[in-house]
Formats: sequence, structure tokens, C-alpha cells
Amino acid sequence: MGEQQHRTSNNVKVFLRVRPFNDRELKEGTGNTLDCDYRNHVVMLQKPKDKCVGKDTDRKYFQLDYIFAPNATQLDVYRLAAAPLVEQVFDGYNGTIFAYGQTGTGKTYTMTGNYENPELRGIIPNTFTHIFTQIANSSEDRSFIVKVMYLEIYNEEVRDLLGVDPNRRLQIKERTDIGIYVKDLTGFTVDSVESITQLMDRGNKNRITRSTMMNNVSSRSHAVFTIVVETRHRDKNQTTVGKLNLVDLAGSERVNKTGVSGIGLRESGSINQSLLTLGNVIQALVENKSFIPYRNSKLTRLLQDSLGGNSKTAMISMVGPAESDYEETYSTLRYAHKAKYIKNFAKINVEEGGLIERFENEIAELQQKLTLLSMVSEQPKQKKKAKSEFDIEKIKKAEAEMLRIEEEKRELEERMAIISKKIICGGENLLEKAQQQEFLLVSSGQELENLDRSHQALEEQFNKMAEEKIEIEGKYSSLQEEDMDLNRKISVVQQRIKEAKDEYADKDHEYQREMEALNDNNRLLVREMQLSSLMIDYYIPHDYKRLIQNYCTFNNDTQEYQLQGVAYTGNNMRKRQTMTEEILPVSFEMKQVYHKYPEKKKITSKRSLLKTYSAVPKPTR
Ligand SMILES: Nc1ncnc2c1ncn2[C@@H]1O[C@H](COP(=O)(O)OP(=O)(O)OP(=O)(O)O)[C@@H](O)[C@H]1O
Repeated sequence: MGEQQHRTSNNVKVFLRVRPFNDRELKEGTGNTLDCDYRNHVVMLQKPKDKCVGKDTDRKYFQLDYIFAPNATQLDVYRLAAAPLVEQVFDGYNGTIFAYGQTGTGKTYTMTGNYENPELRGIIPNTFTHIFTQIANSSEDRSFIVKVMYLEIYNEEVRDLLGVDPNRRLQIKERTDIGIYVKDLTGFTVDSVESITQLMDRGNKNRITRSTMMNNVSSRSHAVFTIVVETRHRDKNQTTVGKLNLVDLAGSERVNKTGVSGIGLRESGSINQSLLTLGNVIQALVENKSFIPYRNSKLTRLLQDSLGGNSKTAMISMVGPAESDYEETYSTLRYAHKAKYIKNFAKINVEEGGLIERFENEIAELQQKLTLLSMVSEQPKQKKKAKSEFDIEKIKKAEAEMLRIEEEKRELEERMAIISKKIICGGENLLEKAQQQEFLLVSSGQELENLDRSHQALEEQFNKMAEEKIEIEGKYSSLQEEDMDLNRKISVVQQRIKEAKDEYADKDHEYQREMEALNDNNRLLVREMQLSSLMIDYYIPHDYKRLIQNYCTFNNDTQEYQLQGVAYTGNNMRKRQTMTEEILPVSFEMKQVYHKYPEKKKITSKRSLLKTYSAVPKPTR
């Protein structure tokens, strides 16, 4: 993919969404820990009463780019946080919208929502309607290809939510021309809101969720829904490609609060570990460090471009209002506040000879072949009249040839129809069924504009009053002014000292929390190691253990141990999947690809078992 040199520097936009109290919190009668100044986008976090020490530090203030109140609608969130990024994808910019926050604060509600009710649809489904509205409203000299991918990161493994086998582990790779990508990830071209929605549903069904004490349907993985829009601008003879990542992160959680055990514990460990790395990446970017630890988790590696790279990014931080969640809310607000200072460098991605151009050339070639075949198929018809001049054998041959030509024509027409379906022309209305949603999006946009206008008028009035106040104050004697000035300076110095103290206390607090999370993780890992060692000691003879160790090598690229010869064993013998780049979403073949194994021979001894099935060489004694 080619790139224009022009880059725009822009900070990550940080939004805060406050969830309403849920039934459990209402029943427990927990107090409110948040107080928001929506006009100035400032949130005040109040310590729970039993932890207050009667000092200013009982309250923390954070200014963000925008705060959504508990009664904000899904459409408000979409219009303000997501719509601007979706529109820029059509100009060839990459965009990322991600929801971040503690478990049960509404990340999935915000990103996906409830599809059945148009007003409760989240950012992902609203994006579908918006994209196809943009296409319908664009001029005819533009054509588009829309492609989608959907993956999740579960226990540090990348899984394809739209692939034939969602359990297959995929690898993250990097190329200088296209940046970070996932090898062998399934991509579908889509041509309507219905087809893209079907894919979202299918992926959501494959996502791993679990019921915990904090959330009945808790996501146990980070999910990334990617929409790639290729736009051919015929007027400029240029093709741009914009990629939009819609990310629903798993929530950070304290094991004692969620009450998870067994598999849930391991999930918890890797969720917390990857979120910790995300926090460290944010911290390193804000501090302009030369080394950013993107490679420490799959999540940060995948989001590398979205944090400090070629992307316009919006982070929606989710918090609950309950006092009982004070610690988690504090942590979310601290990261949200830091993320505001991350600088990204987005650029327009210009594609040389993109998919649209390739498809259009192929259509022109097919059309040429079709015309030639039509001309050939006309000829025998004329000769049919002089039937008696030919012997029967020749007639049969001519008829067979005709049939072959007709079959080839049919195949060419089908191929042309398939390719043409992938390219959507500007002005095509693909929205009949989605018009209600489009109407909602447009009307909520107008409502917001009206609100913005009245907000602006109020602001002007306020500024005028403030100016008048300054003028009146200016009439005071110069002595009084000097005195006030000195007092002001003293209070500024006092404020700075207080801020420095607060910052120190915050850093200390954060360090303690991170240590606790690391200790939690460490405990989990030690437990797992103990179990593995126990199993190895009991089931693998000492010589074999040493031999296996000799065949293990550490791969610095994947940060994993690899066992030589393992490529010829077990599941790895399954048939390889081919690159699934262009698959139409018309019908979904969910059939598994099973590999047929040879019949098992009767096993007579341990030795013969190793000889027949093991790919690891025998130890030499
Ligand atoms: N703004 C909101 N208005 C009404 N209900 C909400 C809101 N936000 C969240 N909820 C409800 O709260 C519950 C938890 O939300 P959700 O599953 O989206 O949380 P989550 O942050 O994705 O959690 P996890 O990290 O465990 O997956 C759901 O029942 C959801 O409907």
C-alpha cells in the first residue's frame, strides 16, 4: 500500500461514559462516587465515606474530552465519539474506537448493544448503517469495496471469529508496506447492512463469555471488529484505503470480586496482564520514552498503530458510579486522563492498483472473452440450414462444441456477477431495510447540533457576564489589586505544591495496585507451573524429559517455546487452510475440515507406540 507523505498529528480523543446504577448496586444501596461537570468535561471522584481522611485528597478531578451522562443514549455516543472517525475512513484514514474499563461497566453495551432495538444498537451496528449511508450519498464517480474481519484475543491467543475453525491460533505479523496484520485471518467482502450484520452475529456467537459475580455475560477476551473501506476516486484517478478497528476489551477485574475459579482464573490472569501492558504502553507513550513495550502482549502489538501510530483513535472509558468500585474507577480515570496526551500520526493511505482496479480490469477481460464466445456461438447456427451437406459425426461435434461454449459463457457471466457484486457504486441505495436507523442517526445528529447551538449561546452569555465582572473589579484601588495579586501568586504556589504532593501520592498508589495485580498474576502462574511440573514428573520419564528439553527452542519473534518436529504430530496434521482473502458472505459453509487418520494398529508395547506415533527421536543410552 502506498502512502501519502502528509501526516496529521492528533491526540487520542478520550470520552467517559458513566453507567447508571445497576439492580445489584441499587439493592445494596451503595453511594455515588462520581460528580460530573458536563459543561467543562470535568469529573470529580469522591473517596467512599469510610476511607475519607478529611483532606483535599479525598477528591480527585479529571478533565477529559467529553463526558456522557448515565442517561446518554447509544446514538449520542455514536454521533460524538464514533461518527467523525467513520467518515474519515472514506478519505483513507485509519481509525480505532476502543472501549476500556472495569468488568460490567458497559463496554459491550457501548460497542455492540442490543441489535433488536434500533435505539439500543451500539457503535458497531451503527457504523454499518453509517458506512452504507455514506456510500448511498456519495457521487457516482466513486466506487467502493467494503471488507470485514473479526478476531478475539483469548488467553494471549489470536482466534478468527469468522474462520472455519475459531480455535485455530493465528499469528501477528508486520510488513513495512501494510504495517501490523494477522496472518490467515478470514476477510469477507460485504455489500449491504444485512450481510455485515450477519457476520457480526456469527462472530459474536463464537466469542467466549462467562457469567461472573460482576456481570452475567462477561466477555473473557478482547474482540476486534475490523472494517476496511477501499474507495476509488475516479475524478482524481486515485484509490484510498481506510481501516476502522472497533475494539471491545475484556474488563479488568479482581478475582475476589468476580468470584471466578478454574479456567476463569487463567482467563483473569491473562486479561489483567494484557491490560497492565496496555497501561504501560500508554505511560511510555505519554512520557515520550524511546522504548514502548508493544510486544509484551498480543493486544498492544495488534493496537500498535492505534496508539502512537498511523490512526485516529477514540478511547471510550467506561465507569460505574458505585462507591464500592472506587478503586477500579480511579484506575480507569487515571489511564483515561493519561491517554489524552498520546499523539498519533494519521496519514491518508493511497493504494497503487487496489482491489477495485484489479476487479474492474478482470471484468473488462471477461467481457471481451464473452463477446468473442458469443460471436463463435453464432456461426454454427447459420450452417445448420445446410444440414444435408454435413455428415452426422460433424454435426454431433459441432453441437458438443456449442454446448461447451454455452457452458463457458455461463461460467464467465457468473464470475462477472460475483466480481461486480463486490464493487459498490456511489449513489447505490443499499439501505432499504436500514432506513429507520439512518433516520435515527440523522435526527439525533440534528438534535445534537441544536443542543450545541444553545450551549454556545449560553457560553457567550456567560463570557459576557465574566467580562463585565472583570471590568467592575478593575475599578478597585491599585493597593487592593496589588494585595490580591500577591495573594493570587501565593495560592498558585500553594496549589503547585499540593499538585506535586498529589501526583506523588497517586504514583505511589498506582505502583501498589500494579504490584498487587502482578502478584495475583504471579500466584496464578506459579500454580500452573506446579501443576505442569507435577504432571511432567509423574508421566514423563527422566530421559525423555531431558530429550524433549534438548529439542525445545525459544522463538524471539513469537515469544514462545517451540518443539522441533511437532509440525508432524497431532492437530498439526490437519489440512492447511488456504488464504481466505475474498469469500462472499452469501452462504456460510460451517463444515469442519476433518482429516482422516490411518487405522490404529494394535499396540504391543510402549516401544512400538513411540515408534509409530512419536515425532521425537528416541533417547540414546
Ligand atoms: N449505559 C448503560 N445503560 C443501561 N444499561 C447498561 C449501560 N451500560 C451497561 N449496561 C448494562 O450493564 C450490564 C453489563 O454491561 P456489559 O456487559 O456491556 O459490561 P462490560 O464492560 O462489557 O463487561 P465485561 O468486561 O465483563 O465483559 C449489561 O446488562 C448492560 O446491559
